[in-house]
Amino acid sequence: MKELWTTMASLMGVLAFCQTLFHTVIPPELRFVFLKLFQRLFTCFSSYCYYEITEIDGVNTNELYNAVQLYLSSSTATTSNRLSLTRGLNSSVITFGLANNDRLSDVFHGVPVVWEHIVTPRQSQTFSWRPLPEEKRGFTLRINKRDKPRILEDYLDFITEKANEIRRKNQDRLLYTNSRGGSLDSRGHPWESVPFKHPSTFETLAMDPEKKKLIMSDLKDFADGQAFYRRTGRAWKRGYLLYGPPGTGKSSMIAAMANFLGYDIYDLELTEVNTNSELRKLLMKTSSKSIIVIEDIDCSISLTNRKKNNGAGGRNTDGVPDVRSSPGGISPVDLRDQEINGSNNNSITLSGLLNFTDGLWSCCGSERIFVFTTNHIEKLDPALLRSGRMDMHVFMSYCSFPSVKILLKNYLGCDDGDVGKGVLEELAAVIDEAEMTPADISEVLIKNRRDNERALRELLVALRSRAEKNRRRRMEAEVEEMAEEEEKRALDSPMEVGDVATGGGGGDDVEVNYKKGGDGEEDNGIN
Ligand SMILES: Nc1ncnc2c1ncn2[C@@H]1O[C@H](COP(=O)(O)OP(=O)(O)OP(=O)(O)O)[C@@H](O)[C@H]1O
Ligand SMILES: [Mg+2]
Repeated sequence: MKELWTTMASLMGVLAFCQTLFHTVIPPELRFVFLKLFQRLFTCFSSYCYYEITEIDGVNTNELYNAVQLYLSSSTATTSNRLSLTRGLNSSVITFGLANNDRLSDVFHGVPVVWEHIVTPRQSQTFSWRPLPEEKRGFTLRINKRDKPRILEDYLDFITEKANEIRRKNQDRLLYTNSRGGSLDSRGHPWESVPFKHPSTFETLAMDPEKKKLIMSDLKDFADGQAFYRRTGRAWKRGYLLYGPPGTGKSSMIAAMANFLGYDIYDLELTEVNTNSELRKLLMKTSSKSIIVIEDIDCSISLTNRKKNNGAGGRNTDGVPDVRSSPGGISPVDLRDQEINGSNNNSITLSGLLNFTDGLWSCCGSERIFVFTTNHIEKLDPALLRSGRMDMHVFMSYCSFPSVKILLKNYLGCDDGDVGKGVLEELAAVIDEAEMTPADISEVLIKNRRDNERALRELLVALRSRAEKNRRRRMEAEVEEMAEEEEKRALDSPMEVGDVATGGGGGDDVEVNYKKGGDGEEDNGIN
């Protein structure tokens, strides 16, 4: 053993001597040539290929270096014992990276590769317009020569894509608005943005679990569907129409969608947009992987169908002259605008909007979701509702029993087992009839969130009283309906007319009603 140590020590001594000799006796130029030669020989006989990805390529930053760094920080790759930690600007997430001069192995399509992060001090710089970092950093990728043609390109594409995904996830999501009207900022951008930090998720969203699952898988399929959309020749976009009473969670659903997919939100305020071309410019400046939202589409603007406009001479469905009707229509304002500007693109129209959701312009930018919300689906133009226009119509309903359980969990931290069986049964019995929105129920629960028992008691009281009110209202409506029916029957039956006519004052009523029916059939619906 002792001999072995002595041999090793003398071997090290020889090596150290050779190294000193190499550095002192041989001039640097010759040393460089020797090293290059040695490297050539080594690569000739080695069964591996080596690729260097340096941080700075000439004077430019090498994007691939950043991508590799991010990729290696992903959880699948962080198996190394030594890692560096970083947090980027505008990011609340800490990422792991390969420490200096450390190695890491990865497998792609069953092929093992090795990454090495090499950091060496940079030689002192002469004058440079752009000072370089003091250290020279780079990754070296080692792949077996026989695997290189099979995976290299795909592997690098994969890394770039993965890095973009990580970058997006790490960065704060943004909420854009066009509230400034058509004016541009200093960079010529029509959108203003703020960090988007809405906490709503599909987990906290109170709605039927089956419906929720369906929406989530639809969104997932959409986000993973690049190949599908390319294969089928469809623009990579999807439209959702969320409708239902106020406070049922339409806006919360949009936030949950954005958080689920990691997309930015563009909140398009249509009342701030004056013309179709302005709308086009705004939509062209949206990025991919985003949700474009138009809230309360029924009241944000008077959008009418092209055909109706053409036929009605610039009048909307109510027959009122439409200030912002289609160029096809001939409203006075349109005509004046056309005269002044010599163009027929001076108003925002339904067709202008639809051109972006499913017309030629829909393919400008990809991976985008359009979401329209409304409280009154019956007020929407049929053109917006026809099949294929909005891919999914989602009805956001009053709180159901499964939904109320989600709210109990959100606000009181109660699972099924924490609430008495009797209370649950009472909730189930009264919830549908009460027709309370998740917003109403949330309010009751928030108010009493310090005392679960009281919160449940108050909730039951509120639900019962609402159910009772609705029951009474329904009965009154039924009685009213029956009275109307009776009246109608009396008007329709000649026998009864005769009877009433001979009976005095009632005959006048009938006559008047008949007259009414004849004169204004469309008005009162009696015929
Ligand atoms: N389905 C839901 N799940 C969880 N919370 C909800 C739900 N619906 C409403 N809420 C609560 O009520 C508040 C208002 O809901 P939200 O703004 O999403 O309703 P909305 O349907 O968009 O209403 P509006 O039609 O008036 O715009 C939310 O902040 C949230 O706390
Ligand atoms: Mg809303």
